[in-house]
Amino acid sequence: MRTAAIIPAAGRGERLGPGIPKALRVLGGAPLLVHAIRAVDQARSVDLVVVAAPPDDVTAVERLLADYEWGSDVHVVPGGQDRHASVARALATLPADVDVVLVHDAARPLAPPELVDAVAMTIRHGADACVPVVPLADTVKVVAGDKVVRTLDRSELRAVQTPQGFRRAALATAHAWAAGLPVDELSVITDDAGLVECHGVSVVAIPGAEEAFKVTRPLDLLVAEALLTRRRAASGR
Ligand SMILES: Nc1ccn([C@@H]2O[C@H](COP(=O)(O)OP(=O)(O)OP(=O)(O)O)[C@@H](O)[C@H]2O)c(=O)n1
Ligand SMILES: C[C@](O)(CO)[C@H](O)COP(=O)(O)O
Repeated sequence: MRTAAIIPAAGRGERLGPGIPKALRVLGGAPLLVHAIRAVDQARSVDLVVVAAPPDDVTAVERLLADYEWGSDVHVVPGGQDRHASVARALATLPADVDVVLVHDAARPLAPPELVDAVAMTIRHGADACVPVVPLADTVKVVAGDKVVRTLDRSELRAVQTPQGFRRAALATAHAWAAGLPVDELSVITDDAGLVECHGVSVVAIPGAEEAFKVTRPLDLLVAEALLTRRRAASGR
């Protein structure tokens, strides 16, 4: 079995604030994208990486990535209008012998390679889809305007991270279906596992990792800097 990792990296990062695309924002001397590729490249299970870059920055990203040494082949393709379109474009370029596909946000730079391998192994052992999950720290309520409608049972809820893993056929079928959905229906499905769930595919949840959090807002970048500094000090690099 060959495993490919798709890195959707074509978002603007509106919630992080104005500036260059989020995947190119620097964390500890290297762009978020480079950290995210390292996470999958250092995993034993990954053979090939495909990055969906902002369409205007494909050549710049190719040049940037050429400055680093990678254990796997790393290719860059132009991303799409939304995350699903970016993943679909990368998926369409995978060689025929790839049968396991991981999708990992460029916005999750500190995901441990061990987590990447755990997701990949779950698929290799027979699951059609797998997501890493972590418990919620906050109470979650349904709110309409300024009114609380109800409080959800937190014990049943989990926050879902990436990498998410899939048998290639399951992911490809779900993306082909998604390409025909109206934008408003598609926009409420916010991850790849959500797409395959709509197709009745069973998704296995495995324990996630706190360091795999998503850099979304400015505070997340500060937390990521602190974690990276601690990680480097611990490894003596
Ligand atoms: N058209 C898009 C939009 C998002 N992404 C990627 O999907 C991942 C998760 O998305 P998110 O964290 O929401 O990134 P942005 O869409 O860039 O953030 P924002 O919603 O704040 O603009 C990111 O790695 C992002 O680059 C993508 O590849 N193509
Ligand atoms: C895929 C994801 O990271 C899983 O938690 C998340 O759904 C991405 O959401 P975003 O709004 O595109 O950041």
